[in-house]
Parts: sequence; C-alpha cells; structure tokens
Amino acid sequence: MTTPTLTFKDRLRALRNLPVFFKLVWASGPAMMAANIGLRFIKAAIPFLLLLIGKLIIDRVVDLAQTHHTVAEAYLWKLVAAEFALALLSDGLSRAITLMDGLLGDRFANHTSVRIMEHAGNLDLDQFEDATFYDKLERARQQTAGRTILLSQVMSQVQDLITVGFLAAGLIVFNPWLIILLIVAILPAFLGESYFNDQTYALSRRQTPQRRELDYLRYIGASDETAKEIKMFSLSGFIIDRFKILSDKFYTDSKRIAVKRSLWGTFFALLGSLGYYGAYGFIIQQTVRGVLTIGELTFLAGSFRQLRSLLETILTRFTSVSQGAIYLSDFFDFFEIRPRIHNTAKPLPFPDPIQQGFTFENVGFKYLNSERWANRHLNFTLRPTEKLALVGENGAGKSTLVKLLARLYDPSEGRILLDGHDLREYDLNELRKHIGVIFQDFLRYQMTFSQNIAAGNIDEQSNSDLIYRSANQSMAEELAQKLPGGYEQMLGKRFADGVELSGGEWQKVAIARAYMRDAQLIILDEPTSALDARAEYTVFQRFTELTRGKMAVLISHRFSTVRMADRIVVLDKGEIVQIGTHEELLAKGGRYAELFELQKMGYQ
Ligand SMILES: Nc1ncnc2c1ncn2[C@@H]1O[C@H](COP(=O)(O)OP(=O)(O)OP(=O)(O)O)[C@@H](O)[C@H]1O
Repeated sequence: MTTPTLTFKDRLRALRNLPVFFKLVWASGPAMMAANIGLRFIKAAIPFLLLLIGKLIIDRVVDLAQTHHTVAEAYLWKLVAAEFALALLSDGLSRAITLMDGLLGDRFANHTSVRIMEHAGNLDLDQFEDATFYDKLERARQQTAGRTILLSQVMSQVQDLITVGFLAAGLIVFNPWLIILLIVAILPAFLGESYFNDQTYALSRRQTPQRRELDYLRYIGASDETAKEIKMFSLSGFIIDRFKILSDKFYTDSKRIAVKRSLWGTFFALLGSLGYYGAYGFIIQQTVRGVLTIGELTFLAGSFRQLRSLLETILTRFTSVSQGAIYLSDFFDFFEIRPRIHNTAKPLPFPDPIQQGFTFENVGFKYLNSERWANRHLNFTLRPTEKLALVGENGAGKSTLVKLLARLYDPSEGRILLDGHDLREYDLNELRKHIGVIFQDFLRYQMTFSQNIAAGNIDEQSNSDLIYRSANQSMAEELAQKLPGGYEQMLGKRFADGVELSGGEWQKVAIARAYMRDAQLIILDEPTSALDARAEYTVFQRFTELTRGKMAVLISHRFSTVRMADRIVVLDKGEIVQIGTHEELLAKGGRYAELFELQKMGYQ
C-alpha cells in the first residue's frame, strides 16, 4: 500500500469533511446539539469577564487601601459577588457541556454503527471477499471513538476561538505587539505537532492490514469458536509468537515517533515560555513606571497567560482536528463503495408462478482476484416444479452455481434468464424473496431456538405457528422438546444459559429456515452433510413431499439423496459433463456412474 504524505494544504482540505460530519451529528440529536452550541457560546465569554472583574476588584482594593476607606466599599463587594456568580456559572456550564458531549457522542456512535451495518448489508458478497474492502471497513469501524472525540474537539475549538477573540481585543487595546510576540512564540510548537501528526497518520494507515491480522490473532487465540481446535493442535504458542512479532514491530514503530515527538515538544514548549516571560517582564516594567495600574497588570498578565495556553491548545488541536477530518475521509470512502449488483430503474414484475423456469445461457463465472473459471459454459434449464440435484467433486462449482442463481454474484459471461428475461431485469429483493437458500456454511446464530428458525423469514418472527410447523417439517421439533427452554432456549455457548447443539442438530434448525418462507425455488446447498444417513434420507423425503410443485436445487454427496431428484446435473471443473435422471445417467455410464459405484463400494 502506498503511504500518503500529507501537507498543510491536505489538512485544510480535509476540513471540508467537517460540514458533512456535523450534518450527520446533527441528524443523530438535533436538540442536544443546538443546546450544546448555545451553552458553549455563553461559556466562551466567561474567562474574559472574570479577568475584567478581577481587574476592577484589585484596582478598587488598592484605592480603598490608599484612601483609607473614603471610597464606598459596597461596590467592591458587588464585584466580588459577581465574580463568584460567574465562577459558579462557569463550573455549571462545563459540567453540562461535558455531559452533553458524552451523550451526543454515544448517540452519534450508535447512529454511525447502524449506518455502517446498513451500508455493509447492501454491498455485494464479493466485496466482502476483497482485502482492500476489509481495510476500508476496518478503518470506518475503528474510528468510532475518534469521531466522538472529534465532535467535542471541533466544538471546543470554536468556543476557544471566541474566548481568544475577547481576550485578544483586551490585549490589542493595550499593545498589539504582544499578540505578535505570542504567535511567534507558539508557531514552532504548532509546526512540530503538525509534522508528527502526519507521521503518525501515515504509520497508522500503513499498519491497517497488520492491525487486522492482530485482531484476527487475538480472536482465534481466545474465543469460544476456536478454542477446541487451537487446544487440540496446540496452536496457542504459534499464535502468540506471531502476535508478539507483529505487536513488537508495532510498538517499535510507534515508539520511535513518540520519543522524537516528546523531545521536540519539550524544546518548543521552552520557546513558548520564553515568549510569555518576555511579555510579562514588559508589563511589569510598565506598571513599575506607573503607565499601568496593578489591576491592569493582573488583567494583562492573566490575559496573556490564558491567550498563550488557549492558542497553544487551539493550534495543537487544529492538527488533531484535521487529523480526525482526514480519518473522516476513510469513513466517507467506505460509504462511497457502491454495490455492483443492484436494481434496474424499472424492474419487471416477478412471475408468480414461474412459467418457463431459469435458463443458463453459456454462463461462466470467475471470482474476483481469481484467474480460474469457477463455472464455465453452463447451459441448462431448471424447469418449473423440477427438482434438480447438483453432483460433483469438491471444488467442481456447485455452490458457485447456486450463488449465481440467487444473484449473490452476476455471471462474468453469458446470462441467466427467468421466464425469458435476464435475471438482472427483476427486482433483487423480489428475487431473493422467492428463493430460499440454506448454505453449507449457514449461520449458527447465538440467539434463541425460535429466532434461529425465524431467521428464514424474519418478517414472520412472531408467527409461532409457522415456526412450530417449520420445525416440525425439518425434524427440528423433537430437538426443541429436549431443550430445557424449548423454543425460547438460547443456543450456542457465547451467552449465559446457552445450549450447544451437535452439527446435525444445527442443520435441522437451519433447514427449518427454508420452510419459513413460501419461496418458489428452494436451494439446499449441502446443509445435511452432518446428518446421519437415515436422518438425511428422511429430511429429503419430507422435503420432496413438502415442496411438491415447487422448484428445488439440492446439493449432496449422498447418492441416496441425489437419486430423489427429477434430474441430476454432474459438474466437473466448473463445467456440466452430464445431465439426466438417475437411471439415465447410470445406464449411460460415465462420471455419474463412476461416482455412484465408488460410493456403493464404500458402503459394502
Ligand atoms: N469466494 C471465493 N473466492 C475465490 N474462489 C472461490 C470462492 N469460492 C469458491 N472458490 C473457488 O471456486 C471453485 C468452485 O467452488 P465451489 O464452492 O463452487 O465448489 P463446490 O462444488 O461447491 O465444492 P464443495 O463440494 O467442496 O462444496 C473452487 O475452485 C474454489 O476454490
């Protein structure tokens, strides 16, 4: 990956992301945001007012001391009361602002997490299989905390700038040169900060793939899903070593920059102090000469000190704000990724029932970043009401074929027609609604038994009758009866009171998902491999009865199952080598008969 070098201009340019960012924040809590801005405006004026009242108090005290109480004292106490009230107000405002920053940050973090999930949900399957995409997703996710900080940083920046405006106005009245002295004193610190932030950002970008690997190692090193295999293969040491090497390199790289940054930072702070004490000395001298009153001395010295520290904060904060704004580009980049599989402007109404079926016309497909054809020269029709079985050795292209059918991918060449029209002309959601697929690597949701089944048609999650019926049809019902919590039993080991199921039991639960929807085409991509032979036979027999009149595609390595299909498609190296009924294919001899004989021998 190339590392971008950032210039001051890049930083300024990145600030353009801020309005879009604030629009997003505003959307997550408009009332809170408006209140936050209002309070900060009030808070911005307080430091100046405090200094001003302080000056008036001191001058009055000096007057009183010199004139031996000939001036009225009541005014002095009014000033003290005002200062006290202001101090209280300032404290209250700080707390309210911190509270609102925190709450707004939380709301915004939740809001963006939802948006990231929503966007990821619309993207194509092959985008998830691409490493660059993962880097973007990772960067978008990772910066959640950073964005929350950015929010309060930008608001504080505006608040401090207003305070600076007040204080600087006071200083300018006295001596504008002091302001210039101030800026000269802190500029090197700002440039230094900016330089080191660039370095840190570049490093962090370079390290994204490694950070993903570290997260992955951390996950496989300690997780319920991996513990079994890691223990049995004694992989713990291997994983820890890999983790150590990577994290040490991480540490060394970060340390180098951190140490340099700290050394330069000390030097620049020294310059700042020199500037401050120069100005301080000048103000003292003027007071001694009687040009300034003692009150003015405290006011100006206080203003100068506060200005210095405020400007320093503003300038260093500028680098981290622009830094955050640059990270925002990564965040927006993620949202710029568009799915390639999407709806046409005017989709055709989905045929119900399907009249002619699905026709593959010379369909070929290559996975992204792969030179090999996973499927090629596919020509066949899946007719209405037909049950088709796909047979072939591992990697023959069976799963790829069904993924093309469900439009998880679009063909790289050729086309798939549904009732004479390209699949791409139909509404994607309609298509998916009419197809029910259970994959071999179906998800084992760490949720309740009932939710695991309802996942097949989440709109019906409250339809208990449908859930019970689906469980009954897939033979998962007997399982629910054995579970202590019945249908409400939490499954999996991740959460409290969860019960882990066996591989075959999980498969029965997954198959129930297929019965949850009234799909016209049901695809079972080998979700029965862990069932014992008898269970698989029964499951498929029921399946055939229950889906009579519907289209189905079955993938199984067991011929007892495969032979139940109306026709069988035999795949080899992505291409169709034979197609026909069980009897026809056996009679013909060739690949199917060969595989069949092999399996028969195995059972003897
Ligand atoms: N996501 C992917 N990215 C790149 N290549 C893939 C991907 N999935 C599968 N392949 C490749 O495509 C080819 C066909 O795979 P496919 O999963 O369709 O085979 P299959 O017949 O279903 O195999 P099995 O019986 O093992 O499930 C294989 O060579 C595989 O390596």
